[in-house]
Amino acid sequence: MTPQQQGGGQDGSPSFTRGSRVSKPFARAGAARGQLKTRITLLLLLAGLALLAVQGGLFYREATAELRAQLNDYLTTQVGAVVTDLDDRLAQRSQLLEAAAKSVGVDADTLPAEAPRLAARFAHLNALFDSVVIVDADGRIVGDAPPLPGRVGLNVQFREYFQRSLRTLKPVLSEPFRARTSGNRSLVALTAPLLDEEGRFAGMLVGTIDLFSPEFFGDFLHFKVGHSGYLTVSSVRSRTTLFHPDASRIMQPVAQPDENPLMQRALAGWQGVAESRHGRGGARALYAYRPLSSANWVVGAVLPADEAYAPIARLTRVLLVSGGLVGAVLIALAWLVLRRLLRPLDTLREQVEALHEGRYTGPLSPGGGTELQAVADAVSGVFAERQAAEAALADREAFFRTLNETSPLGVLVVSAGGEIAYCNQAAHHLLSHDGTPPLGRSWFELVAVDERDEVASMWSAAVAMGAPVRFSCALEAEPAPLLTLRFQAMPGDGPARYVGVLLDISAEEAARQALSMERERALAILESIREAVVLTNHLGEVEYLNPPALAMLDQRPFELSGRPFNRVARFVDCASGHPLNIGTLSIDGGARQVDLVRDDGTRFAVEVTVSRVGGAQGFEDYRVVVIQDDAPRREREATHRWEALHDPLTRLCNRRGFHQALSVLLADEMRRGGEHAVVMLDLDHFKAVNDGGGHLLGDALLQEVAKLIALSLRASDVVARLGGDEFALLLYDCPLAVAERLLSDLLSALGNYRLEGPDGQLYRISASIGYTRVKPDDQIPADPMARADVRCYAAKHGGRNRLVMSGD
Ligand SMILES: Nc1nc2c(ncn2[C@@H]2O[C@H](COP(=O)(O)OP(=O)(O)OP(=O)(O)O)[C@@H](O)[C@H]2O)c(=O)[nH]1
Repeated sequence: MTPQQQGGGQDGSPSFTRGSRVSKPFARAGAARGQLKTRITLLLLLAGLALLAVQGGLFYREATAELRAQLNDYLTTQVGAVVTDLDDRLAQRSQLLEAAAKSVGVDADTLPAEAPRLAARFAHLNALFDSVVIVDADGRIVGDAPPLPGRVGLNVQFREYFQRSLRTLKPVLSEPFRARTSGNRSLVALTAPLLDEEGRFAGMLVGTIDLFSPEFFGDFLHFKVGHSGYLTVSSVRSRTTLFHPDASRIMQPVAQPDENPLMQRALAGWQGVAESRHGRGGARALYAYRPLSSANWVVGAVLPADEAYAPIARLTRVLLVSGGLVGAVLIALAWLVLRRLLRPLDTLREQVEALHEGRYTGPLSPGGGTELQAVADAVSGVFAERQAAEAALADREAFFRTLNETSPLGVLVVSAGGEIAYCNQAAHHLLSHDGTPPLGRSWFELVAVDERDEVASMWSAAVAMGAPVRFSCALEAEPAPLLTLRFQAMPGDGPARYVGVLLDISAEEAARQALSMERERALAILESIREAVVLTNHLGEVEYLNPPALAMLDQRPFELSGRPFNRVARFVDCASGHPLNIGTLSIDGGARQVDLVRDDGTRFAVEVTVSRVGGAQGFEDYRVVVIQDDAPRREREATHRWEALHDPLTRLCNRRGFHQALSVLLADEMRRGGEHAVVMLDLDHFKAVNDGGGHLLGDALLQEVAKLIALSLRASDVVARLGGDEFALLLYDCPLAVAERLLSDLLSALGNYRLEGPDGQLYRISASIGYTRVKPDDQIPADPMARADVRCYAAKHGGRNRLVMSGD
């Protein structure tokens, strides 16, 4: 029953029997799924945090820019209000002082005397000035209101405001100074020049302002910039601090450039709002500076950055806290969602694991959507293919195992060191003849001692090159080697393993040795026979020549190894002279008469017999070429042929030769049209020669007559002795008239001839001759010969020593 048949889980997915042991790949798959969930959760968290960071950053940037713009406006407004207020107060006081100075007519000389009166007149200015003093042209205070003991008589000639006012004859605001007569307070002085009627300097009216009076900087002590900010007023000319919440800095030099670079810029003319750090390592603050138009002062407002950006900091804290809370919620949600989403993966892993362990055979159905089902289908297909491949592999393995174990060939697996790791039954049988199992033994121990070094050397060389190795060797056994084996090995599935094939070649080796001895014997025989014998391989290359062959071919042995036979022995056809090679000489077809042409061009009549040996069962064949001197036989044959057609006494043709020549003529259609003469000649009274001079003399006469006849005719004509003293002549292309003349001459020659006998007697000779022409209807040689013979007979009976021509 498959797991699916056993029932499904609560969610309808198949349930499986969990194995007691989880295989490594599936354990890794489970761990990987956990890692995947963690990674996705972290990824989501990081994405959420990144989103929050980007949004928070953008928000922070916008909020900071907006806040900074508002702070700029705020500080600019604050500083502007203070500057405007100071300008108004100074302008109001300067105008009042100048109006008072112009309201009185003075003279430099009378001013000291009139000063008390004038001071009383200017007492209304004390509402705006701390005090009002009248200074004469020499710089000496000559009157004051309200009166202050010890003030009149003081000389302010060297005060800078006195000098500037004297020089410009215009109202001047002094640099702050501490007035000893006024309790060392910080004062500034406004001057208004007193001019006489002619406009000459007669003195000046000076109103002092207590900088920290409630009407002036005293208000600033309560002036707040934000909650913790403050105002400053500095003098550009003297570069001193006129007002600062820290009283110890009043009337002190302004901050140095490294302490407050913006202050230095403001003293140089810059106005605006900027952020800077207060001194090295100091707190950051926003600074706003603006100069007064009525005095050479700069008003500054300082707002610490902590307070200025406090809303941003609060906002950031809120963002971080809310982001953290959102992130935590997101993580929890992502974890739960992923757990649910990845549950089909768990199901798939469990199903694949069950499939792998054989606990499940059905199709994979993990649920979780079409994509995962597609993966499951693909995995199902792979498993099906794997199972089919495993079944096929098992079949092949069983087949090869059976083949291996039943093979007559020994199969070995040998390590690179020569140790036998495996052997099949055949190899086991071959190698365990001494009773010791071969497995685990060194291959070299089994080799015969005298061959062991050579085998080890070949083995080492082959292993070093990773090349196949093949050798034959005898096995070590007592008392003598039992087997001769051929071992052929190739590198196996790794450099340390060789797969070898072992074959018992003892019988083969014995056969080879027997064959070698047989060959030795055959060579000895070949060396001893008279016929020339050449041995060639299947390619026609010379492998062996016996001494008669070397002599016949005029060759030396060392020149012949591997040379093509057709270059060693050149044969030509006897009649045509066409070259023949060993391929065209019939094999096993009997002897063939050919001519042998040596390198020097000389030709020999030889008889060649070519035989094939070997070639059975796929072995290469050899050819044995036997060459015999054929000259004697061929001479005998020629003699027989000549004797059959010729008369041995006169060496003329005999009757058969003449018949043959005449038959050829009669058969030659071309020549039948010509005029040819056939002559029969019979000596007259030849018997008398024999009888008188003896038979030998008769033979001599016959020979002389043959010569006389041959001399009378053309070489192409045929002269035959038909027998006894009877001759026949065939005169080609010879009309009868010509024949008559020739034969007449012959008769004359015969008549003139004298033959001396042994006893000194001279013998004369004559002949009876009949002749005829070859006629178109002559069929056989006897036809014209009969006609000529009749005429010869007629000549004989006509008185001999004459010619008789056939008229037919
Ligand atoms: N020496 C010699 N004599 C031969 C040979 N053959 C035949 N004779 C002789 O030649 C003679 C031929 O004689 P015949 O046939 O009678 O002719 P003949 O003597 O010439 O007489 P006619 O022809 O009638 O003139 C015979 O005595 C033969 O013995 C031969 O080869 N040698």
